[in-house]
Amino acid sequence: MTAALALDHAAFGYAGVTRVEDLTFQLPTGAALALIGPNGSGKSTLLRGILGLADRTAGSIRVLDMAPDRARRAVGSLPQADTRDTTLPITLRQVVTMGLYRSRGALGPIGGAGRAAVAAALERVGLAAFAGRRFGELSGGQQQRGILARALVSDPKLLLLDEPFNGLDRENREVLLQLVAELRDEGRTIVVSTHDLEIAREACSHVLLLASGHEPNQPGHPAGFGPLDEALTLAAVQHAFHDATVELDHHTVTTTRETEE
Ligand SMILES: Nc1ncnc2c1ncn2[C@@H]1O[C@H](COP(=O)(O)OP(=O)(O)OP(=O)(O)O)[C@@H](O)[C@H]1O
Repeated sequence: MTAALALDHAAFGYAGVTRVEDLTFQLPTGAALALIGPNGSGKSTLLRGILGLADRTAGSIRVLDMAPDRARRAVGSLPQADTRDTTLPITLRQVVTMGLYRSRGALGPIGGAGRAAVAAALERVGLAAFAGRRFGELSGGQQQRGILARALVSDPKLLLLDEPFNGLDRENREVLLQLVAELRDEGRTIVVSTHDLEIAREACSHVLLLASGHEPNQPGHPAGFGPLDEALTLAAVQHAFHDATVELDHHTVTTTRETEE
C-alpha cells in the first residue's frame, strides 16, 4: 500500500532558511500521527511543508503519492487557533463553505451537493443549529469544531490538525477525540500536532517526536518516529524536550515544560 506521507531527508523553512530538517519517515495510509515537540521545534512548519506552503530546502516529500501542491485538494487542514481572524462578519455556514472552494474554485457555484456537504459537515461536528450564527460570536471550542467542519467538507483523505486540543474544555475535547476516532475508522490519515502526550496516546497510532535545535536559530530535527507503542519512549521524549522533566509510565505521559499559549 502506498504511504500517505513519504519523506526522505526532507527539510522545510521560510525564505530559504531551514527551520526543521532531516525528516525521513513513511506514514501508512489510515494511520494517525502525533507530532510532538517543544515550542519552535518545527511542528507547524512541517505541517505547512506537507501542504506545500513552506519552502522545501532539502530532500523530498510525497503526499498521497503526489507533490504537495498537487495533493492539496485532498488534504484538509485545521490551523492553530491563534492564526484565525474571528473579526470577519461571516456566518459559521460561510466559514464551512470556504472549505469547498479549494476543490471547486472560489467563483464556481456551490450547488445543491455543496450545500448538502456543508450541512453534513456541520451536523458531524454537532453545530447544525449554529449554522447562521456569526463565527466570531461562537465559543472557542465551537469555532474549533467549525474550522474542523471546514476541513472535512471537501472529504479529505489526509487531515492536518495543528494543536486542535489547545484551550478546549473537557466536553469539546471528548467530542474532538471521538471525531478523530471516527475519521480514522473511515480510513483517513491524520496528523495531529500536540503538546499533550496523553491525547497522543488516546488518538494516535504513530508518533513523530521533534527536538528543537541546540542554538536558537538551529532547525528542529526528529527525536524518534514509529508506531506509538514503540517510539514514545522516555529516552525519545527526553531528547525532544531536552530541558524539561518528563514522567512516563504505562498510564500517563506528562512533561512539565510550560507551553507558550
Ligand atoms: N512564517 C514564518 N517565517 C519565518 N520564520 C517562521 C515562520 N513561522 C515560523 N517560523 C520560525 O520557524 C521555527 C519553527 O516554528 P514552528 O511554528 O514550526 O514551531 P512549532 O513547533 O510549531 O512551535 P509551537 O509549538 O510554538 O507552535 C521558529 O523558529 C519560528 O520562529
